Amino acid sequence: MEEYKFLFKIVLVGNAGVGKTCLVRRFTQGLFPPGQGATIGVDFMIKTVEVEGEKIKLQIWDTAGQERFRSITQSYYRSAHALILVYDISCQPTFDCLPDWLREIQEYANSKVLKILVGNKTDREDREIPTQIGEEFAKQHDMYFLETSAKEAENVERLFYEIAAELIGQARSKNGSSAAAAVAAHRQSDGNSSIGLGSFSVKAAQSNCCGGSNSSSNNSSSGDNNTSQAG
Ligand SMILES: Nc1nc2c(ncn2[C@@H]2O[C@H](COP(=O)(O)OP(=O)(O)OP(=O)(O)O)[C@@H](O)[C@H]2O)c(=O)[nH]1
Repeated sequence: MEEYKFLFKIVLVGNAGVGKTCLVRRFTQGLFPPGQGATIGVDFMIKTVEVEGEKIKLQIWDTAGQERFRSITQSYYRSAHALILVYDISCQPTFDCLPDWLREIQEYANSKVLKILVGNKTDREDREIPTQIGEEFAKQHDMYFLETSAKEAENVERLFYEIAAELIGQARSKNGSSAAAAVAAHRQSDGNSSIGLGSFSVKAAQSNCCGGSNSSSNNSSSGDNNTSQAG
């Protein structure tokens, strides 16, 4: 049986086509998958990483961006330790929808959830949202901020390792241990990680950037899984 010190649940949300699935696949499998269709319902992957000498299991939930899956995806927010809100830096409407996503998060997630704003697709040359605008939005809404490229593997490891380090810090300070751990440096090494895959849903049809209304029926499981911090 695999041993680990902490189990953290991380949920990705954001408009259809911003690259949530690609970010998760890049991190868990080290690849940029070709021809991804839209996520139906919710998908999850597990990756065990080592941070500060501790084995950490990350349970990463990739939610469908399409509106019609919203009632399913909302039910996954509640037990999240961290929520990654993703937009596409080359697609203004995905940024304009952020306030709507924040309202959802406020309504359905734990008020103490760690929130990270991610501007994905930095490899694209047709940028519409300057870095500074993303940064300011994140600051205003008490979120961490990072720009990534799932395609070029830019900042993807960093994103998840920083989240893990921050959550370890929170867990330790909650348990009365050193709060200093909260600011522990992230590690970008992927040396001892292992990958597991569990899928409650599939990718189907084609997804497009701003919104998209494609793909077929939902075959996802229902909401609330009971993850907790061990350790
Ligand atoms: N150029 C570029 N394209 C990307 C990047 N990440 C994802 N894409 C492309 O964006 C499209 C959508 O990616 P997905 O990962 O399926 O998007 P999603 O947010 O999971 O979409 P839904 O499942 O519908 O919510 C695909 O064509 C990807 O190849 C990136 O970093 N750079």
